[in-house]
Amino acid sequence: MLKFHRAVLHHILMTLKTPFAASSGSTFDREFIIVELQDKDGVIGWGECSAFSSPWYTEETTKTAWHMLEDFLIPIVFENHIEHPENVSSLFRTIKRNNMAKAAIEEAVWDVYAKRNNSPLASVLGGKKRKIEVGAAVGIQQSEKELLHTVERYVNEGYKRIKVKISPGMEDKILSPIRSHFPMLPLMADANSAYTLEDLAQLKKLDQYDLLMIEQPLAADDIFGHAVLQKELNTPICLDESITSYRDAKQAIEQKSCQIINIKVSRVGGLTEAKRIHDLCKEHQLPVWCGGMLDSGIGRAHNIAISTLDHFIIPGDTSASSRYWVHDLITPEVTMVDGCIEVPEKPGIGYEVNREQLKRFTLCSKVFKNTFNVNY
Ligand SMILES: O=C(O)CCC(=O)c1ccccc1C(=O)O
Ligand SMILES: [Mg+2]
Repeated sequence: MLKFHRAVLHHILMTLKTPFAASSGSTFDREFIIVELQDKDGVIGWGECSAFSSPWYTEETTKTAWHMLEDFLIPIVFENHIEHPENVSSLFRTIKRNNMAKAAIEEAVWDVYAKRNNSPLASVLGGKKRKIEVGAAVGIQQSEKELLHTVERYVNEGYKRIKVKISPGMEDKILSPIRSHFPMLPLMADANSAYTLEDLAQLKKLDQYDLLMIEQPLAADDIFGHAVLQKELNTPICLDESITSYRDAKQAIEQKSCQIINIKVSRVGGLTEAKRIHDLCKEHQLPVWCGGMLDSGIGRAHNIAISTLDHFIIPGDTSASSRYWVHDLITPEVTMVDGCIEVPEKPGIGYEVNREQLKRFTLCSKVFKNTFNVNY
């Protein structure tokens, strides 16, 4: 039985090494929330809320997530005795959506649970891999020279596949030089919902680039449109923004809207739902990979843990800490060798949170004490 005495929300601002641009938004100053949760015996778990400063990727923002955590989710976690972290999402049933806020605190519960069992988070989730294969994501660059230089650097560092952001009208400018310089490179493109079915001719032209997949070409709520599009394309469609739950995944599979799913713990509301989607895709032999959210080391640690499940068969976006940050929030930082990240063996997320770094990047934090049942 898990009983929580104290929670702290840390409002963090970290600056990326270089700005990251997608079709619908650009990030340089990365604002997010870290959730610290402490149980009655002093065991501390960590979670990360991936919502951005503005709602360009999903409808959530740092502010909406803070409101959800402070006014709804922390009280629910305090009020209830939690048997197992798998039960947290059902406690949140009365709160609609707000998946990134939910995921942040659910991750922290899983971390506490794993630490109490003296086991790595990967093991308690059922993951067996000792290392995970990873790729790197490249944002929209200022020039062709910068684009090729960036791709080359990641290829030389050993990343197993490269994903590039594309936007309407820029496809050939981005993909053509990469393909001619790296004919054999495992390459994919992410559109972040920038197209509609009216762009069909343009989208069909992407088939020439021999991409592993095209990620989220159409609107997030257009699972039907993706089914129409997939019939027209040879390139497999991978859904990201469209999949916010097990049910979305089931619909997308049944409607043949995609051939691959990008699972993000934050987008689907936590590790439990991520695992359910993984299991469903495994059953349907639909490959999955773990997406990223320009995460700090805490989010990254959760991504590594979930990626150890056996059906994460495509390298994900969980790159090394140094891909994004001069200094990460965790010790040791996440490193990549030969395109792989070793899964930590320590209990819980397997990395220490560096309190000094955390403090350095904290804009403000708020402590919540459990007053629901002070006697336990
Ligand atoms: O490297 C990463 O962390 C992920 C890069 C990425 O593509 C991304 C980053 C921020 C928000 C959404 C996305 C996405 O996968 O669509
Ligand atoms: Mg994406």
